[in-house]
Amino acid sequence: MSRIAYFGPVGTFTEQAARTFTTAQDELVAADTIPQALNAVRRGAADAACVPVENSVEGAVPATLDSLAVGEPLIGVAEALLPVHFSILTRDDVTEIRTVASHPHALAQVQQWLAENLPGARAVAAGSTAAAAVAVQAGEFDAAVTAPVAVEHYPLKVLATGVADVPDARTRFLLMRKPPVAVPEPTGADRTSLVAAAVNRTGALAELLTELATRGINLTRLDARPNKQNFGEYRFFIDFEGHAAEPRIADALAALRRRCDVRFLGSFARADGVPATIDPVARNEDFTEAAAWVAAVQRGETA
Ligand SMILES: O=C(O)C(=O)C[C@]1(C(=O)O)C=C[C@@H](O)C=C1
Repeated sequence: MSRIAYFGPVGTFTEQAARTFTTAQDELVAADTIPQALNAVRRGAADAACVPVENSVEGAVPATLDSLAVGEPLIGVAEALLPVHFSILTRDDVTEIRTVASHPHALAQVQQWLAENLPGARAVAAGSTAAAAVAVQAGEFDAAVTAPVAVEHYPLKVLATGVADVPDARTRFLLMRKPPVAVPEPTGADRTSLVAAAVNRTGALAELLTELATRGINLTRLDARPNKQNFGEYRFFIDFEGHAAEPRIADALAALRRRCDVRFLGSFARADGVPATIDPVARNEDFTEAAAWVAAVQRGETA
């Protein structure tokens, strides 16, 4: 049995994502914030944490990036991808909706719908979509923008369902564990994630990206977050196709590591199953053959 911490309370999208990683024996533990879910793993109160990392409309989830970049390192071992459309929940006694609460990422994904359907309502940030439902129940706000599942947990009235400015929106979630972890086996459709603290000088980011480009490695995400110490200095969150167990990816990781501080955030199967793009001149067998040739040269066996 494992204890899986998740960004809660019960009824968030993250809880739905966490369920995709668990079996009936596992225990799900709600945390109020993303750092709290990750810290539960760091201090050994949970075996893993499920957190949102990236939304197809609003981009990266800053709290997740910032909490993974510092503190005791955690490694991603699995990802989940959920379709995101919302329900609008209210109380029976509410006659006029003046305030609508939700997680900022959720509010950003329904701003057009709110402007058209509840033009008089003020949007208010809440800790999460389910925390907004709790606050509506407590009488703090008139309505909440929630995951469809929230109505099963909170005794609220459904005002609207299927709310989404962008149909087909999706959020990606990670399951993070504390090292040492069993790195999942490569599948051919994997993603590797890391944080690079590029040094502050001309061309430093371009050099990091060139290390990936020359090995034919396709990026899937690039985000910058301030390092919070020196104004203007950033950490780069880089996701790319491939797995650390592959020679071409291992070679790229070593090259990045030579250039700056790198924190590995995991190699795991992509939830969408999209196979990695392979450059015809940078296949794994090309790296293996080249390394074998260098070894033979070093032994004086070949020229
Ligand atoms: O508040 C929730 O329900 C969450 O799981 C967080 C979160 C996010 O951080 O993006 C997850 C999915 C949706 O995009 C909206 C909110």
